[in-house]
Amino acid sequence: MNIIRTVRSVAFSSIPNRTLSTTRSLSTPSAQYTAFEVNDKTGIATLTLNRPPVNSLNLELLTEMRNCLKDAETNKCKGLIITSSSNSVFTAGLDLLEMYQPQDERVKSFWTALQSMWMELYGSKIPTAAAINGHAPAGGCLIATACEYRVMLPNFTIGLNETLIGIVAPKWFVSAFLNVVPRRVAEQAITQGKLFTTAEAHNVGLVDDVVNTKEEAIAKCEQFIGSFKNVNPYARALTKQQFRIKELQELEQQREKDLQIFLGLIMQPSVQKAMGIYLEGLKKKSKKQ
Ligand SMILES: CC/C=C\C/C=C\C/C=C\C=C\CC(=O)SCCNC(=O)CCNC(=O)[C@H](O)C(C)(C)COP(=O)(O)OP(=O)(O)OC[C@H]1O[C@@H](n2cnc3c(N)ncnc32)[C@H](O)[C@@H]1OP(=O)(O)O
Repeated sequence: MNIIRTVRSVAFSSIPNRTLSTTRSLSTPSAQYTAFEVNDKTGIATLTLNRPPVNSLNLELLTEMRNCLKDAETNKCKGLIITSSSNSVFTAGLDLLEMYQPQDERVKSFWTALQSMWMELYGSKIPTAAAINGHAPAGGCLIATACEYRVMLPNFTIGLNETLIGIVAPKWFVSAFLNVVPRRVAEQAITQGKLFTTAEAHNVGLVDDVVNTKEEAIAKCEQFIGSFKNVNPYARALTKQQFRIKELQELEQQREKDLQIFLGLIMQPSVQKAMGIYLEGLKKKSKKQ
């Protein structure tokens, strides 16, 4: 891949207890919806989702996320932090426009890219952390739970709300959720399509910490990644794999079937109708604001 390396100085003087550092921006020429930077001092990469207004995950954004993750691993970064450029939305989840009245080839590529992105993030060799600085419904929650650590800002929401849109959260969405939330809580929440407030999410273990600012969230993620500094990275990666291999193998072996189930479900007229009504509701709400 053709990676452009630029060196960009970032003054951290406004952040207490932090020495001046630099970040390298590694970005592919086509990067449109993401910013990817590596802190030269810590070796930690930050992937910032930047697809206004709500970072909904379309094919291009998913592809860029995969490229960033690959860059972080190839460059032997100490870890990866995922966050958002928005002040109110981490990501609104999958771009509903990719699934509403979709084109055949595009929707297949879209779902296949989502499967790949999830497997690469969930199975990543390097430590991963989510600085959730906004709402994280559905696919947003999927990204957060694929990471090893989550910190969230107050008064936002997170969860798997698919049933409220008339769709079903696939098994692999649920499996990562089950890593952090007790089974009974998960079953009730996901069948109800419940979105947890930050405080509720913290209470059930869906997020590990709550802080007030994005800077504090990034610092917490850095702290988590830094906690592995005395751990052999190879031993760490293999140990992580032991915890995650089952879900990864399950999806890898069922990829085509999972795609066909997805297509079968979203192409049902009743599902298309429900999605259309949901989208209309979002648009009406957005116009009122
Ligand atoms: C056995 C099973 C096997 C297989 C499974 C089969 C199928 C599974 C299929 C799919 C799984 C999907 C998972 C998903 O991720 S679906 C997406 C779910 N996301 C949501 O429900 C979130 C919807 N959005 C919101 O609630 C809000 O936008 C918000 C809280 C995130 C932010 O609120 P704001 O007030 O800041 O912003 P808005 O005014 O609401 O929105 C601005 C703008 O953006 C549009 N928009 C919002 N979300 C989406 C989205 N997810 N996709 C596309 N577009 C979105 C919204 O309509 C507004 O547009 P306009 O400016 O009016 O044009």
